[in-house]
Order: sequence, then structure tokens, then C-alpha cells
Amino acid sequence: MATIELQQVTKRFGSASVLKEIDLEVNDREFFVLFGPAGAGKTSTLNVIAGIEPVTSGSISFDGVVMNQAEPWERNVAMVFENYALYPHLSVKENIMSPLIGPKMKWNKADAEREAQRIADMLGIGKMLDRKPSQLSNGQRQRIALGRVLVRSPNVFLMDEPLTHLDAKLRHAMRTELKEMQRNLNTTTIYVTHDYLEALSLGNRIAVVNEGMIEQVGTPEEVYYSPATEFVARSFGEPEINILKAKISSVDGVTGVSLLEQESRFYEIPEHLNAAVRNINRDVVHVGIRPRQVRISKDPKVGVQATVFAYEPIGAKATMTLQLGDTLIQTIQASDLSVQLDDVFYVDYDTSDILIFDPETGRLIASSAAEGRGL
Ligand SMILES: Nc1ncnc2c1ncn2[C@@H]1O[C@H](COP(=O)(O)OP(=O)(O)OP(=O)(O)O)[C@@H](O)[C@H]1O
Repeated sequence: MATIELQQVTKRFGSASVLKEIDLEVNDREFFVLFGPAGAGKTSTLNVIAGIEPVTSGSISFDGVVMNQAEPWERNVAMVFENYALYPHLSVKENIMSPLIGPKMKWNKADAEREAQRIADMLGIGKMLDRKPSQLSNGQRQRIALGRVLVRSPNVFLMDEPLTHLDAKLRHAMRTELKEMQRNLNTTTIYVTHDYLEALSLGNRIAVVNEGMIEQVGTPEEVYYSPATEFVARSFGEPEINILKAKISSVDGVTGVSLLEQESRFYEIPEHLNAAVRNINRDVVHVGIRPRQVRISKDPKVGVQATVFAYEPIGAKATMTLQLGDTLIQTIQASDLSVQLDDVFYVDYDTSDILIFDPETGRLIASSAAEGRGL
């Protein structure tokens, strides 16, 4: 068992701070995802947990014991990297069992082979044990790398974008397998990814990392429906959430938002947000509206005029970007519309489900998120 705690962890390389006073608590047996863009500090966080890099300040504890001075092997963590680093001259079986047959290990060869077979079967590569890595596909090589980590029964798995090199179909299958495997193995896992779908589908909880800081830690539902900041809201969803400028206003006693770049049209907001919204003392706020909440029509009475800026069918759905003055609005539409660039549509919003952010701090002020919604 292992709980992992980072307290005020800072990591500097020269004058550059790549981790800035990070606090994190990973629960025992949790599948915990570190999610963020390139250069955010995700790998650096894994490296300090593994003991590959020392922290500059702060503490790292496993099960309440400070590990700052512990060598990587004493931490008993197993890392899976984006690059698999297999032994090219060894067979699949020898690669998988390699951690078990070092001089300090108490496994005899027959037991190690049986264990390698068991793990390989679990990963669906049980029939390839005698091949060399060069005779396998990228996906199969990635499974060997996973297998080599799984045989060790570590306290913690640290996985750094392990599925990046796989094609989309296999990545999807491996996600499901990884989740299943982690449930069966019951081992605390910290998983790094920059792919929001992977984060949402794998994580019990997700830490959103940005410029060496943690923007939010929450369940997939929390980070998606109640993002703590605009950055978090923009990070989950494709196409990205629309962030529009608005004034809080009241018409006939009904509280709502007037969207500034949309002829200041008034939109009612859910009643339970009224109290939070009345306390906002900003002239202008940012309103987050997801692409699927944008409605379009050919009827001028429906909303504000916009022209088609881009229309990209992807499978059954299409992303349609509309230009409205200087603002681009992302929407999701059917993929079989016959649409030309510059076609005119009228845009309206479903504001029953909105997010309101402070434009200066980027922090969430009010969210209409309802409890218990699935993704
Ligand atoms: N050894 C090093 N020396 C100097 N700077 C470093 C070192 N390692 C990482 N950095 C810097 O620290 C920052 C965070 O890097 P890190 O690899 O942790 O980010 P990341 O979120 O994992 O990104 P990616 O997804 O691109 O791997 C980056 O700006 C990187 O250039």
C-alpha cells in the first residue's frame, strides 16, 4: 500500500522554477492523473516522486514517511516511459522477467518464467514470448514495457505518457486494459498525459498542471463541470469551451448576462446562481459556454448574425466555427450539413448550463454544475 504526499515541493533548474510549491495527496490504490500541456511540469513531478531528481525544497512522503533522501530503489516505484527502453538482444520473455532475475532477487528462473508468462497473457502478448522486440509492433513493445514493470509488484506505478506511440484504436483498447489492470493490481498509480480524454477516462482524480503549479485537483466530473479556472475549462473539451465577455444584468427582475460582443443580448441564467452573481463586483465577467450549447438557425429572429468561418466533419459530428464580429464561436453540428464558408446563421445560447469566471484572476465565480451528472 502507498499514499503519496507532496508538500510545498519546488524544483528549480538554475534560475528556472519548473515546480512551484506543489501540494498533492495521492490516495492508496488511486489511479491519479497528472494532466497539462507540454512543459507544464508533469514529468518533473514524476521524477521527484521517483527520486530520479532531488527536490529543491519541500517534502515527499510515502505512507507518511518522508522520502526526500531515499534512493529510487528504496522507494520501490516502477516507471513506464513514453519510450520503452527494451533490451533489443533479449526475447520478449527475457525482457519481461529481467527485473526478477537480478543478483539481489530471490526468484528462481522457472518461477520468473511462469510469472512472465502470466503477465504476458494478461497483456495479450503471451504467444510472442520468444520473439525479439524488433519483431513486434509499437503497441506490442509498449505492452512488454508495461509487463516488465508489472512483474515487480512495486508500491507505486509512475506512468509517463505510456500510450503516446500507439495508434488511436490500440490506445483506446489499452486505456480500458490499463484501468482494468490497475483495479486488479490495486496499486497506487500516477499517470501523466496531455490528452484530456485519457485523463477523463482513466483518472479517479486528475491534477491539472500549468506552468509548474496545480490549477485544480478533482474527479473527472469536477474538473469538467466545475473547473476552478478558465485554464482548466479550456483544457477539457474539443472544440474548446467558448469564453465570452459579458455584463451581469437584470431585466424585469430576472438576473442574467448581457453578452457584450453579441449586441449585448440578454440571457437568463439559472436561478441558483443569482446569489453568487449578485456579489460579483466586476464590470465585465467571462462566461464559459460549451460548443454543444450553441444553437444555430437560419431564422434571424433566433439570435445574432454570424458567418461560417470553418466547418470540419469528424465522423458523425462536425465542428463549425462561426465568426461574430471579432469573436470566433465554436459549435458542434451534424456532419451532413451542406455548408459553405461565409454562409450566414443566427446564433443563440443555452445558458441553463454556464460558467462565470473572473476575467482578472481567471478563477471560477459561479457554475451551474449539477451534482451527479455523468460525462
Ligand atoms: N534537466 C532540466 N534542466 C532544465 N530544465 C528542465 C529540465 N528538465 C525539465 N526542464 C524544464 O522544466 C519544464 C517542465 O518540464 P516537464 O518535462 O516536467 O514538463 P511536462 O509537463 O512533462 O511536459 P512534456 O509533456 O513536454 O514532457 C520545461 O520547461 C522543461 O524545459
